Amino acid sequence: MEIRTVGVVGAGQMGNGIAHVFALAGYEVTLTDVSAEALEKARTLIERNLDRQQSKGAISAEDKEAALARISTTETLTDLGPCDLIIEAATEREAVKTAIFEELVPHLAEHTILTSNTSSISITRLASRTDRPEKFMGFHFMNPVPVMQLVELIRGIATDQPSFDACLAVVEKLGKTAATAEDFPAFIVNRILMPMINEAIYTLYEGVGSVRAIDTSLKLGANHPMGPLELADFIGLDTCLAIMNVLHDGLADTKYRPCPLLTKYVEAGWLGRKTGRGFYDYRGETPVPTR
Ligand SMILES: CC(=O)CC(=O)SCCNC(=O)CCNC(=O)[C@H](O)C(C)(C)COP(=O)(O)OP(=O)(O)OC[C@H]1O[C@@H](n2cnc3c(N)ncnc32)[C@H](O)[C@@H]1OP(=O)(O)O
Ligand SMILES: NC(=O)C1=CN([C@@H]2O[C@H](COP(=O)(O)OP(=O)(O)OC[C@H]3O[C@@H](n4cnc5c(N)ncnc54)[C@H](OP(=O)(O)O)[C@@H]3O)[C@@H](O)[C@H]2O)C=CC1
Repeated sequence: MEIRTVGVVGAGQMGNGIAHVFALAGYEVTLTDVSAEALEKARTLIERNLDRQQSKGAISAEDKEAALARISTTETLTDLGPCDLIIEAATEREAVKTAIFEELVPHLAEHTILTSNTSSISITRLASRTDRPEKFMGFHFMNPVPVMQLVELIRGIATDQPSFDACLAVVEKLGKTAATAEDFPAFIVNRILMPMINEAIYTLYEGVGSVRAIDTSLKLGANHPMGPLELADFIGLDTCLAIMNVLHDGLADTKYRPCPLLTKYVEAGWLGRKTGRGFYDYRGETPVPTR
């Protein structure tokens, strides 16, 4: 089945990037969020990121206008029902995601493939809360979506081959590369990346190095484009903590214990770039380390 219309749930940093790349690839996109403000902010960000691509010569002015015209927004989740493909990209909390699926299910077209951009949560368990576990899978983009080449595709225990093949064809049409992961906590990328970030936070917590020293070490000593603390702020510390908790609970190994300092930052509401403060303070001209 060819996918033409795509619904995106959640207009945060991932949702806006997902809407952006689908619209640029020619899909009709409907973006939804619980807040009208988030939808407005997403549209502004998409326009700014398209401008950035246009100024670099990666796309033309017509491409940009056509992409923007393909994106519609709605605060009514059930408007997404008839879409060929739905990608849920709301907050990394299982209860939030299952509530979305339970509200959506009675309104879905029979052929709709339902997917989640979750970073870590069991696809099989999310699928079991819908009427279509065979047409449900993980469709995991990386941040920033317009820049990162990879999409992880995750089959739940019941996902059928036609749904998987349809999603794989979509990844190819987006010009991205798929990696297939089995449905275990945090899949491939975050199984490896997030313990490294958590270890960087332990390194800070134990006083081995400052924020600046840790990030400089990995940038200049291991050629990472961002230091691990800068990257944690970029991803969102709430999302990092949620992923560590899924690894810790799902694999029952103390090596995945979230660093207490990560928990403290999240408790303070210092979630990184999106709230203006995390391991760096972003409220001034340039980011300032907080430790
Ligand atoms: C948590 C999960 O579940 C999974 C994850 O996503 S884990 C996170 C994965 N992501 C990463 O690891 C990102 C690591 N960081 C990087 O790769 C880089 O720092 C970065 C690409 C984000 C920025 O790169 P940079 O060189 O510092 O900045 P900048 O020069 O502004 O951007 C690089 C390019 O990306 C483009 N770009 C950056 N953000 C963009 C956006 N949101 N939209 C469109 N284009 C964008 C820039 O225009 C620029 O394009 P050119 O190469 O054509 O010049
Ligand atoms: N950040 C990252 O680097 C990556 C994140 N992901 C995954 O993508 C998903 C989204 O993450 P991210 O974009 O960073 O998170 P954000 O916090 O930036 O955005 C989440 C958005 O979802 C909205 N939302 C919450 N509940 C609902 C609901 N019931 N219906 C519709 N929208 C809702 C939030 O609104 P409000 O703010 O009002 O609550 C917010 O606008 C998560 O599953 C995350 O794990 C995947 C890859 C990378």
